[in-house]
Amino acid sequence: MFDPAPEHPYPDAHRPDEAPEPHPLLAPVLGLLGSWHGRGRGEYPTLEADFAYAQEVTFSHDGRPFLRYEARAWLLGADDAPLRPSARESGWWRLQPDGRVEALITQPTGIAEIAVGRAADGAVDLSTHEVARTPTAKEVEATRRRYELPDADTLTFVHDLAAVGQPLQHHLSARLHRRT
Ligand code: HEM
Repeated sequence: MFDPAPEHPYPDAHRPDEAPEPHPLLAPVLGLLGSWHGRGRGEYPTLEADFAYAQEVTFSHDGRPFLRYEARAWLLGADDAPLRPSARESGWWRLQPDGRVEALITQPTGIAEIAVGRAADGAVDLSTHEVARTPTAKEVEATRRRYELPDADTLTFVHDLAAVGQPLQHHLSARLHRRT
């Protein structure tokens, strides 16, 4: 009999040694595969104070030459107690020959970013190619992101932002540790 809800036959892999085999174009980003967890700090000149946050980031693939990317953050108060949910985003990082990366990233704040850059030497640099905003979204003009793997179990992240009339400058820095 026809099964109305079959298992998806092509599950995502979260490790390089897990099936399906990674596409060869993923070679420069294999170190990112998996789930990461850690904390960071943020600031912006329009904000009264800087802030502390925690974040989870996951990268996976299905055998094709792109990564699935997902990140969610929450603000931390005194004693690291969770204050409230903060930024979330998800998207696709399309790997091209020579380590070039084209990323599509959307946020529930009404922002859709297309970023381009490259993956090389244990780091990925992405800069805005285009930003699309819903009618009520904040005025985000550009971002610059750097993801770095100082060792196999540590991922650092720096995010610069040009928004609400401010020039491109530091918004976030985080240090994450491998969960899986
Ligand atoms: C870990 C990820 C992030 C965290 C924890 C974070 C946190 C914050 C916080 C706490 C604020 C102050 C307003 C509020 O309390 O909500 C803020 C403002 C803002 N963030 Fe972020 N953010 C993150 C990622 C991003 C990203 C990816 C973008 C854009 C692409 C962005 C753009 C902005 C903008 C435009 C503002 C408003 C500034 C203003 O109106 O003065 N943030 N962020």
